[in-house]
Amino acid sequence: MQGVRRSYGPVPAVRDVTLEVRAGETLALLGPSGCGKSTLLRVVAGLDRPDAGRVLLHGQDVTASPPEARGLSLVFQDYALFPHLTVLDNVAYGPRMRGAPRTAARERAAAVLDRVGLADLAARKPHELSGGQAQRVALARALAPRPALLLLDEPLSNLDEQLRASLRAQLRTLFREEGAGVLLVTHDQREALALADRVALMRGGSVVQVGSAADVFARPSGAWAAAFLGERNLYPQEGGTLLVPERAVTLGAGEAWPVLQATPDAAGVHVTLAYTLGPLHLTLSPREAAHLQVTDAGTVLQAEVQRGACLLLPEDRA
Ligand SMILES: Nc1ncnc2c1ncn2[C@@H]1O[C@H](COP(=O)(O)OP(=O)(O)OP(=O)(O)O)[C@@H](O)[C@H]1O
Repeated sequence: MQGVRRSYGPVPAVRDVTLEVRAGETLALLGPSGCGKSTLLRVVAGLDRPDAGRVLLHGQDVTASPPEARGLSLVFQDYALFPHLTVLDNVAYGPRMRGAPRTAARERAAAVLDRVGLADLAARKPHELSGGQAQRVALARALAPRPALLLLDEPLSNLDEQLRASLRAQLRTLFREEGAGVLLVTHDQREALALADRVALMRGGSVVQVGSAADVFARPSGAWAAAFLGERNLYPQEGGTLLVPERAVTLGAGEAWPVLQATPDAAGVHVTLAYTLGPLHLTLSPREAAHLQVTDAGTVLQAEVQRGACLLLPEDRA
């Protein structure tokens, strides 16, 4: 994508975005609702024309090409499968359309179904599948024609949390092994972190930060990015906003801070400490929760913030 712009009437949905998906990598477009992720995906797919800028595939300008001429596969939230075709024929459809003989198309379909763990269900019809199985069939169908690029728009959003978690793990391996370049749209930070090699963080139609998933999460470019990525310990200071990531906090050392609130859940215990800078939020594993001390004055937690592991970020949330 080079300098891509797209407005709907007076609303700029995408402003001057330049991004590259490298061969074999998964790039996540991550951002809040309405930031332009889907619009950008539609422009890459050829379902929408940019007002300015170009889309290049393997270096070739495809900005004016129709979707079917681009050699891409798309999976949307409502991954409509063909209801009258079996799972195998759904997946064989793409290779057939690209001119593969029936037997070769079916062989390829069977191989991809095997990869997503659904070899046993090849003869079923879509209405005989669970949501998670149907989603995997949709992914298999998208991968079967060996697309130059796979475009995914919130592909796991219709699934429950447990299924999402198990599919995320499988997909990363699948994309690796198939060697497909993937452009993934999501507003879910965990999805981006779990699936993507690189993340492009979008805000108001622009890319505000792009980098390896680990880097973007470890070093957000500003207070807005940090807050969007789920950081809660942000304190206004002179010259910017101080981010205290949880990994900067050592338990069982330093002062004992009063615990203002403690809420247990499946992940452990969420506590809020009355820290000098302001409320400090931490999630303690069951083992870490052993550091909580009940005293006459109430519950306290000994914790020390390593200043070197904190970041002073530009305050750009206004
Ligand atoms: N067909 C359209 N007509 C008018 N405005 C549109 C159209 N499609 C999108 N928009 C606007 O463009 C902006 C970007 O929308 P887009 O769907 O790309 O965002 P998104 O980041 O994908 O959001 P979500 O996560 O909610 O799907 C929004 O302000 C949206 O209201």
